[in-house]
Amino acid sequence: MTDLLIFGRTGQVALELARLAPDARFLGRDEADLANPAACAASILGARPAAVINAAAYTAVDRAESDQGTARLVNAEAPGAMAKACAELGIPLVHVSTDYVFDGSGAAARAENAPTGPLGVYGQTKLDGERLIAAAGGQWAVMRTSWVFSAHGTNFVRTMRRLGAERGRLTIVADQVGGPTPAADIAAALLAMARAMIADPSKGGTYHFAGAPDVSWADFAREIFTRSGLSPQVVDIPTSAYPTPARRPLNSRLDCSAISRDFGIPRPDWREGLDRVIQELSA
Ligand SMILES: NC(=O)C1=CN([C@@H]2O[C@H](COP(=O)(O)OP(=O)(O)OC[C@H]3O[C@@H](n4cnc5c(N)ncnc54)[C@H](OP(=O)(O)O)[C@@H]3O)[C@@H](O)[C@H]2O)C=CC1
Ligand SMILES: Cc1cn([C@H]2C[C@H](O)[C@@H](COP(=O)(O)OP(=O)(O)O[C@H]3O[C@@H](C)C(=O)[C@@H](O)[C@H]3O)O2)c(=O)[nH]c1=O
Ligand SMILES: [Mg+2]
Repeated sequence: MTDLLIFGRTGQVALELARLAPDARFLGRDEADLANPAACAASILGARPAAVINAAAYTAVDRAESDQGTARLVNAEAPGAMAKACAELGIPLVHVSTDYVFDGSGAAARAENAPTGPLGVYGQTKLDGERLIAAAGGQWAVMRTSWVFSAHGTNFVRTMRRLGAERGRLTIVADQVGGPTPAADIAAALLAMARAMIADPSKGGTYHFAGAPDVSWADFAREIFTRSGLSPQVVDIPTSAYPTPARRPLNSRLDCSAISRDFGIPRPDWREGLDRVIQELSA
């Protein structure tokens, strides 16, 4: 899609957006540093695009715990400034958020209006970003997704393929459950949302979008190994046996029916996306 301005160039979702929308204008960190929210707003006002997608974020969940200031600028203040600039131009902003805005209690899939309760700095700053976007008064959509993977960047699939080739035995948390989501499916959904919102200014809001079926990290690892021809032993462990600086939600299940109803975007089967990613990594 031409006339589309996208923040992010090197990330998992940004790279897939570039494949699907090669004519869009992508701003990397060198052109738009999200630690400088005013510069992000100025890029939008200068470019006057038909829509903006923000695919950049501070995604280092554990590092955010000791780097709160930068995480807040990048995940909250910059998206807020983008939303104000988009509101000024009367154009839609499509933004990406996370399952980590929730506290992960219970076992039910959460709808968009379920109470939030982030457990760490990353989730809190992403939630603050959602709130600043909504408060800007323009046309916006926030897609909350989870457990993103692709053939590029830092993600669980690439980490497991590396560790699975190095070690005979891996201990993986089995009490965190969620939907792994291929970055390519996220990119396609974001573009469809942007198009629909340009065509219909009444469209927007918060939407959940995650791969199906829901699975534990341990079972996701098993599936990665089977499909990669690797056979390390995978040992289920509780989260308590895998201490990390940031707490993570146990229940990341997202109810994705609204995006299907309002945008006609179905939940993707992550196993198909996983096969494509493994194929790309093996090529
Ligand atoms: N990864 C995941 O598992 C999940 C991600 N999300 C959300 O999805 C979206 C996309 O994530 P994903 O593609 O995985 O992210 P990645 O971690 O793959 O990439 C992050 C991107 O943000 C850019 N970025 C980080 N800091 C800045 C900065 N200060 N200025 C400019 N650009 C910056 C990075 O650029 P550079 O290469 O220069 O660092 C990179 O392009 C984010 O909003 C994220 O919160 C939601 C759920 C799960
Ligand atoms: C490497 C490894 C991880 N784990 C656990 C830790 C963690 O609970 C889980 C996944 O590890 P990760 O480091 O990929 O997790 P994490 O970076 O927290 O992934 C999150 O990133 C942010 C950006 C999001 O928005 C979330 O949706 C989610 O994808 O696996 C093990 O149990 N054993 C291992 O050997
Ligand atoms: Mg990580």
